[in-house]
Amino acid sequence: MISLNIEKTLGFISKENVFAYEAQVKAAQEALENGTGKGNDFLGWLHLPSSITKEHLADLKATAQTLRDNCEVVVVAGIGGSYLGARAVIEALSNSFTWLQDKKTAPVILYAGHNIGEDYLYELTEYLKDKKFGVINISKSGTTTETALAFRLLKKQCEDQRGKEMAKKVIVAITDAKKGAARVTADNEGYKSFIIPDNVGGRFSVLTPVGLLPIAIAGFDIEKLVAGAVGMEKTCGKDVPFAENPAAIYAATRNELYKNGKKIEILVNYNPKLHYVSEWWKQLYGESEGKENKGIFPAAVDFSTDLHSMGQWIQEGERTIYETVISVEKTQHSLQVPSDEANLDGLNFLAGKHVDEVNKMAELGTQLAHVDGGVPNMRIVIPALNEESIGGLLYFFEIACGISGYILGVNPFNQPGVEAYKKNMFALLNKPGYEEESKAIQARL
Ligand SMILES: O=P(O)(O)OC[C@H]1O[C@](O)(CO)[C@@H](O)[C@@H]1O
Repeated sequence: MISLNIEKTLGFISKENVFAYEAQVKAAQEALENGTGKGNDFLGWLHLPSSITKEHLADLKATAQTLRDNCEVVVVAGIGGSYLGARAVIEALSNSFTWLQDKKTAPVILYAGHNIGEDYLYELTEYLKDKKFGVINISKSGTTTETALAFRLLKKQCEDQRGKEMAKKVIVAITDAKKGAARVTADNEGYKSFIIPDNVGGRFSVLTPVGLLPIAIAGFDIEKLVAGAVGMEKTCGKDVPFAENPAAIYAATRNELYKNGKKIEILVNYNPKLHYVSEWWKQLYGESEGKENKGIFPAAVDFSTDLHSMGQWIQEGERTIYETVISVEKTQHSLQVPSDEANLDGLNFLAGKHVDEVNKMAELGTQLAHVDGGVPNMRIVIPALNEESIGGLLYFFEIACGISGYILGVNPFNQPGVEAYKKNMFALLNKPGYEEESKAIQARL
């Protein structure tokens, strides 16, 4: 269960005005349920958690086991929604130093295909030279340049190092059922493959094999993750009254803040393991709402780290921001501050306290300071960093995003703006079929 508290936004906007969104939220929920809104061919995520079968999870777990048995390292090749969900969950649940531990209980998960860094790819392929590695090639379209380029390198290296037969066993494709180069390659090579449903967009795909397979390979319980999302599907259901539905309140509050000049939402965490949850959230809200010259700009910070960099701006910069804090109620481990006889650092007043007590006071103190500085604050509390909480949190953000996008009046399920850079890049690289664009772009240089 998660809880949402908007009390600390109420000096800036009124509860009355937030609750005035009730009818718009209802209309958005109905449009989602009945498939009558914009982008209605991409609503497969809406009841995805409750439609996942035991057989599907068993199939995923069996494939995960094959890779766990045969690989020291698994490279997840994907970009945007085709890698951020898996990375968000894996990093939230993993030991922070797992790759440095000698005794590993699961393959190390590495990522590629999310940049075009020559040095990154060189260093990755160098590292993999003496490793038994596998690859998950994830691309809904099956044609994304970043991913295809990385996969071309990794496929060759895997076959060269491990032989064609073993490569076939440890390369998995997650892509469209019929279209795209990733599908053709998987079928031709005989790779195990999973389908990304047509009606689930990349940024909403974490609970499809896109997220579930890498998460299972990393050793986490995908049944519990899905159960957490199923719970949230109920908590945020269309028939839950507005005042009790956290997704409805979150969507309404952020739209009201936006209307009042708060153009930037900063997602805040106090746990470095949540960094990639924020990255996933940024894509979810950025691609969904940033269009038609409108939309809240989704930003993120990791506190208290970034209090020592961005903290100044947040406290005293332009007052166009609000914060949404993700607070984790309970830590997984316990560590107390030791007492020190000399007390040269003056920290004996903390002796015996848990580190998290200090963190929680940093959180509370920051919230009060930022509210005093003119920054409205929302607070989302999750019980712990475990599969159930994270599964619930991800679904909460998805459903709230669908509602929020409809309130804003945009199609939250397309991303036409992403094509502009691709067109120019292809023209500059003289991709066949782009002759006219190549000529036109060269004339501009
Ligand atoms: O899974 P694909 O088709 O490779 O796309 C990856 C990402 O690229 C985008 O399509 C943007 O180009 C995102 O929406 C998506 O998550």
